[in-house]
Amino acid sequence: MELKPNEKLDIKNLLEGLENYTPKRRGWTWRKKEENQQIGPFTFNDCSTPLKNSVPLPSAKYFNDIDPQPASVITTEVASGRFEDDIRRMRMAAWHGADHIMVIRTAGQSHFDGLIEGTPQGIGGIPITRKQVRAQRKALDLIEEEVGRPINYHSYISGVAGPEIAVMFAEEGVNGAHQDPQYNVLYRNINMIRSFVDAAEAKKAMVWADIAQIDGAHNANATAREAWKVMPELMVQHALNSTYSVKVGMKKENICLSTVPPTAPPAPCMALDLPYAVALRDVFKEYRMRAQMNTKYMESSTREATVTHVLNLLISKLTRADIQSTITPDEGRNVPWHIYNMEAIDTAKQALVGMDSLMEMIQLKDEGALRDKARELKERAVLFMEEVLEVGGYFNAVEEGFFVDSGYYPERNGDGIARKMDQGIGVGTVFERDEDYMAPVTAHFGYNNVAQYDESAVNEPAKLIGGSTLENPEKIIYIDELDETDNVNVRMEETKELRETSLMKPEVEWMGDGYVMLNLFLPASKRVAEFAAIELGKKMGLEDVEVIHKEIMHPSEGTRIELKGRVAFTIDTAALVIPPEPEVMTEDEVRAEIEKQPMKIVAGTVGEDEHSVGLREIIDIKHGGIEKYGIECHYLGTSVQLEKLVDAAIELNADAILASTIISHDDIHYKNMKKIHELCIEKGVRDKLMIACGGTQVTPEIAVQQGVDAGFGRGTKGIHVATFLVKRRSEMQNEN
Ligand SMILES: Cc1ncc(COP(=O)(O)O)c(/C=N\CC[C@H](N)C(=O)O)c1O
Repeated sequence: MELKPNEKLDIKNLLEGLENYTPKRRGWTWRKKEENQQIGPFTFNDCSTPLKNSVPLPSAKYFNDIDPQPASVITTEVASGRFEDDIRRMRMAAWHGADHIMVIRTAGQSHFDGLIEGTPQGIGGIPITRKQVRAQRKALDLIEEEVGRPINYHSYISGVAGPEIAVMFAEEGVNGAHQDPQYNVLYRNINMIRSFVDAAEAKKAMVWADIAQIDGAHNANATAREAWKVMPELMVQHALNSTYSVKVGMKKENICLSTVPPTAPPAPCMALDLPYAVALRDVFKEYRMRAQMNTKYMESSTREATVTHVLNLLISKLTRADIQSTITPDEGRNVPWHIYNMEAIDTAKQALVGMDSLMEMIQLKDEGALRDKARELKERAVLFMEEVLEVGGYFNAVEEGFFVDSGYYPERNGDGIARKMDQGIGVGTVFERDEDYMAPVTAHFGYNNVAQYDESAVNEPAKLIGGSTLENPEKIIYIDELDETDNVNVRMEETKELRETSLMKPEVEWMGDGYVMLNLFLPASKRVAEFAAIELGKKMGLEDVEVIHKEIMHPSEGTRIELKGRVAFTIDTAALVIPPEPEVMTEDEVRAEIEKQPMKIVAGTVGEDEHSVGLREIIDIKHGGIEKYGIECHYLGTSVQLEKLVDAAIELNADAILASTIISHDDIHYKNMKKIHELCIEKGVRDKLMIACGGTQVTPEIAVQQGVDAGFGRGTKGIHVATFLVKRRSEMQNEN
């Protein structure tokens, strides 16, 4: 199966033969940074290899549609609960520049004490299953071919089933995983001894599969009442998991510290977060940094979240981010939607390429407030670690509630998360291995008396059984489905008509969910606006109408509302009347027509409008304008009065009038078009003159309703206008 950009990914086909799927590769892939890369008209110093297929930023069209790729790996989390629908979002994400797809479940792996099989959706999502991993990794194999860059697939190793999940991930070629025993202990109340013993086992499997690890320190940010107060503790948490991982045998370049700028405006976030970012990178020079955008101080304003995220990206740029994990700006309002995963990825790409070469021009001061603050944070962290040792080590410190205390260490408020060594899920389930303990398995941590059976197998215990599932994937017991009602086949059947016919519904996260979003302003107070908006949605025929964002413009003058609601109907795309894309002639064809029959036009930026750039680009030879085809152009400049433009066309016996207007207040651009059309009629020349009008706010269909012959909007180039002029002229000649 090979993906074609103009064809949807065939999920049904993808699900065929999963029982025989084996991963193409194992291990994590970093981007390749290319110094001095010439991309379009520019040189980039901090970018990586461009993609084969991608969706560039909207403004790329001003720069030959370039789509430079930052050097950091860019992450997006995709886990709506329906993995089959998520595969489409993963493909969109890859085109927008994500090469790290994190599948965080909405239910929480840590609550399950074993592996789940099949493809249940569960209530509120379900932990990852082997079949889902295979389907999504198989899809990503195709998607990475399509975009031309390896994609890392990632999920979480947590809960009492951690080691089993790690082995399954190793078997299935998962490329990255969160693994941090402190997460189990602090946030899932899993017994600390069990958590750390399991973590050694899980990390051993990760080492075998070269899986990159992300730790869980960010959770303290998100959990602490005042996130900036836990900065000293975060360094301690990073140190504990990183050192433990190294001792299990994990290489430091696979150990990614999960670091989140702890604050957000209106706090002075750069003053608080930048010293922390510097301190962390000073202490953990040999490790990787996985920078994640702030998720704690996110409200329902996607704009606000985006600005905070750009400030986070500035910190990544000023310090270091090997992985830049994006957080969708709608996380403050709902489970992420397709469009917001793309927004988050684009925000990271846009900010990072926009800041290319920044550090060639500026540097962080090596004395003063930044360094003093960074040093203070390091000192506090060292003191914290020393006290942990004083009380007898990590387990005792957890018992005493050292962690996630809201005090700024060494201050303590006594509200930390305390756990007891002899309590928690899985307590009492760790046993010392007997003298003759032996397990014939690969990547198994700790005591394993293989020698009692075969000295030569000590470093490969599985040799005793002819290899384990890690060496022999055919030994894996693949289970397709266990639940005959909750599985992907049932779901695909339910949405069959939307997948296999020309019927279509809007969606935000799942095929056929029917949701649309409205963005509106109501001249009323917040409370009145909220209820008025719901009424408005209902009158528009929306179902399950809900206000998802409200923002005061003024306490009484008005409120901004964002609304979501469902449409119950489908659109039949086969029944749509879609006018054909206007065809574009080749440059030679246009040039030949003009040579055969010369053409003269007058042009002007009309009314009170001074914006000349657009029209100049349509005309001037150096921008690929119509002059290059031999068309004689008389440009009258800006703020040209309409009558003057028409009179000039008459005096010069021109073939066409080109008028441009950027300003669209009160629809002045369309009013100008109508006026030009009427003036030509009044002066008796309408049937001799072609009228083409353009501007960034012009919708061609609306322009033509004003009486002119053609309208040109955003993205128009000279060849489009030249094609129109040549074709329209020959039509007019045939009409006369
Ligand atoms: C160390 C660790 N283990 C497991 C899980 C997943 O938690 P359950 O197994 O309970 O679902 C998490 C969760 N947070 C990561 C999401 C964040 N947006 C991130 O990108 O880091 C975690 O941090």
